[in-house]
Amino acid sequence: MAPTSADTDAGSLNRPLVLHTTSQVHAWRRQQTKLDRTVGFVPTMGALHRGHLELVRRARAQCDSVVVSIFVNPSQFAPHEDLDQYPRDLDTDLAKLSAPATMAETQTATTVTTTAPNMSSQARSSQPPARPLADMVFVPSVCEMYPSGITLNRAEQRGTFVEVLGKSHQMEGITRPHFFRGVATVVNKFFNIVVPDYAYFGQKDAQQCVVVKSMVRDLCLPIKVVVVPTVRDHQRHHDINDRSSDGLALSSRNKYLTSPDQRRQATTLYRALTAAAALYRPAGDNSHASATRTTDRESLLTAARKVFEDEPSPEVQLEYLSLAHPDTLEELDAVGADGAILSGAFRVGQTRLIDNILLNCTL
Ligand SMILES: Nc1ncnc2c1ncn2[C@@H]1O[C@H](COP(=O)(O)OP(=O)(O)OP(=O)(O)O)[C@@H](O)[C@H]1O
Ligand SMILES: CC(C)(CO)[C@@H](O)C(=O)[O-]
Ligand code: BAL
Repeated sequence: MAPTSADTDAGSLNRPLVLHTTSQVHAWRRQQTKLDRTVGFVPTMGALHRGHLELVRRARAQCDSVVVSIFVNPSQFAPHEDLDQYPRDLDTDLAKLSAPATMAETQTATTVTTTAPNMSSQARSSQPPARPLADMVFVPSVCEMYPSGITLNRAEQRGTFVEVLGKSHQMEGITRPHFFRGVATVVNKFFNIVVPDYAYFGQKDAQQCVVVKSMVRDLCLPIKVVVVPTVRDHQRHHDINDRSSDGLALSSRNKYLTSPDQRRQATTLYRALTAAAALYRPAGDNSHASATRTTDRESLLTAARKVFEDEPSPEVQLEYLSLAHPDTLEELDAVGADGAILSGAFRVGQTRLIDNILLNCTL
């Protein structure tokens, strides 16, 4: 569907509309329904990086209208965690979301792409300007999202919360027992406010994807959850032309890494997971069921742990390694027919980072 005057009424063609209240978003959403537009939604906590933008691009390519939320959600932080320090930079985030979507990213521009090379300059100048990556950015206040108020002390919390039992207590839930209740609650609120057709989440937060998918199924929400592969950082070394990746998953918390040493140590978990995954997927072996494949938990996790043991540093602390079923999240003795999530968390100095590799499964 080509952009219409309704877009211009709502804001500007090359800048996203920024809304702050639930009632504004509901009104915007009614307009999308009238225009028969599909809505794609990307929830974020801001400090946007290429990982976030990849989710937005996927939404742009798949949906008529794209919404991004920017909200640092208090209820997913414990009192001792980094809510106050969490990076916040709304102006830069809005600039990134104002970047023009390429033709390929704008599903509505397919016909323009195919005819563009032969167009006269007059015809080209009459083309509508490129649309921004996001059409609407929702930036609510804490009061808007938590009308009953919110304190980080769980015993004192009041109001309505959503819990996905059975999938929130293991893996990340061991260190962050409050976390998935906060995530499920705020994501459910966002789903009620934005009413998206599609919602986009990053594989980096694998357990979060499983929890959100379970919530959508259990609460009968008519939303398709799309999981986007993890985007990794470019290698940091002397050749600035080398854009290859050293594996570090992009994460807003990478901003906390304070020295080149810490940045290098931050790749340890990915290298550990890769070492284990290499035993499961022997090099050059493309067969589905390989006799040389290592599937047992002990061997896989020992290989991963060895990478940490070979590079001891007081700065680096492994928190956990997990080999879990991709749906139940139960710890596995071996990778079975359903595959597994191989994941972990560790600290580099004060910075806590997570990562995962999927073994023969999708989320
Ligand atoms: N490297 C990445 N690749 C793909 N998706 C990502 C990546 N990093 C984050 N996301 C996804 O972006 C969405 C918003 O995440 P969030 O705003 O918490 O960013 P983050 O970088 O994960 O931050 P944090 O450092 O707090 O974990 C989530 O669905 C998350 O999984
Ligand atoms: C999904 C989310 C935006 C909820 O606050 C957050 O957990 C995140 O950014 O991954
Ligand atoms: N991406 C997950 C958000 C958090 O750790 O709080």
